[in-house]
Amino acid sequence: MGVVALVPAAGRGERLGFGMPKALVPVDGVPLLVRAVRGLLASGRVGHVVIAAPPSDVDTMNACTAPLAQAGGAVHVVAGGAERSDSVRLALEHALREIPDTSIVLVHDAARAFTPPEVVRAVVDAVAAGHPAVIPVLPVADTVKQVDADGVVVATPDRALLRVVQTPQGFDARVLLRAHGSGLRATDDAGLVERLGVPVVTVPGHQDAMKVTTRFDLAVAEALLVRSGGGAR
Ligand SMILES: Nc1ccn([C@@H]2O[C@H](COP(=O)(O)OP(=O)(O)OP(=O)(O)O)[C@@H](O)[C@H]2O)c(=O)n1
Ligand SMILES: C[C@](O)(CO)[C@H](O)COP(=O)(O)O
Repeated sequence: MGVVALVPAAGRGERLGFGMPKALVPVDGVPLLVRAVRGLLASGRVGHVVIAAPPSDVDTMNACTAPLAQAGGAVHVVAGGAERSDSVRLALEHALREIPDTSIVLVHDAARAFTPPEVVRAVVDAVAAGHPAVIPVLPVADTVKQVDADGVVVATPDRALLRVVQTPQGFDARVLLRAHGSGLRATDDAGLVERLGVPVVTVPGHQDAMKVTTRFDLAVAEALLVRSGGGAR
């Protein structure tokens, strides 16, 4: 089965605030994007990777990820779009046009650079087993409140039924194409698939698959590296 990973990396990294795309921010000298792609390839399940880069950084992202290509696979870089979902759609269109036999598609944030390969494998294997949409999740540790527009609490959802959602999210390629053709908006790809009425199943995520969004997250990422003795991707 042809497994292609799409890596949206076209964000500006405003909340990190280094004045450069977050995907190019180094942790111990290695850009987040390179670490994310290494993790995908280390799973042994991913043949091709399609990166959506900021249009002005296509060449830079190509240069730093091309050496990661391995026998039988390749790393492609395309220009991303204004929103994450635009970047995913553009990468998906490239994959379906240029990579023969694309049947399973993963969507994985460049910002989740320390995702363990076993999470990637669990997602791919669940899609290969016949689930059209699969997401890695974690339980919610805090009590969560729903508030109204004024910040007044309106509900306390049962946290046993809530999950925090990570990437890679895995899909039957035809389902993801249909979801992105719907013209709807969502903060993750599964959110689009849900609205087609397609069941989305969950597999266990991992704390190391955290999204680097803020300086605090970057400090956590650095600590993960120290903990692994530099062994983490
Ligand atoms: N137009 C966009 C916006 C985001 N992303 C990617 O989607 C992932 C998740 O987005 P986020 O963490 O919000 O990244 P940024 O948009 O860079 O962050 P910020 O909102 O702080 O600018 C990141 O890998 C980011 O590069 C993308 O490919 N295209
Ligand atoms: C896809 C995602 O990482 C799942 O948690 C998240 O929804 C991305 O959100 P962002 O606002 O683009 O960072």
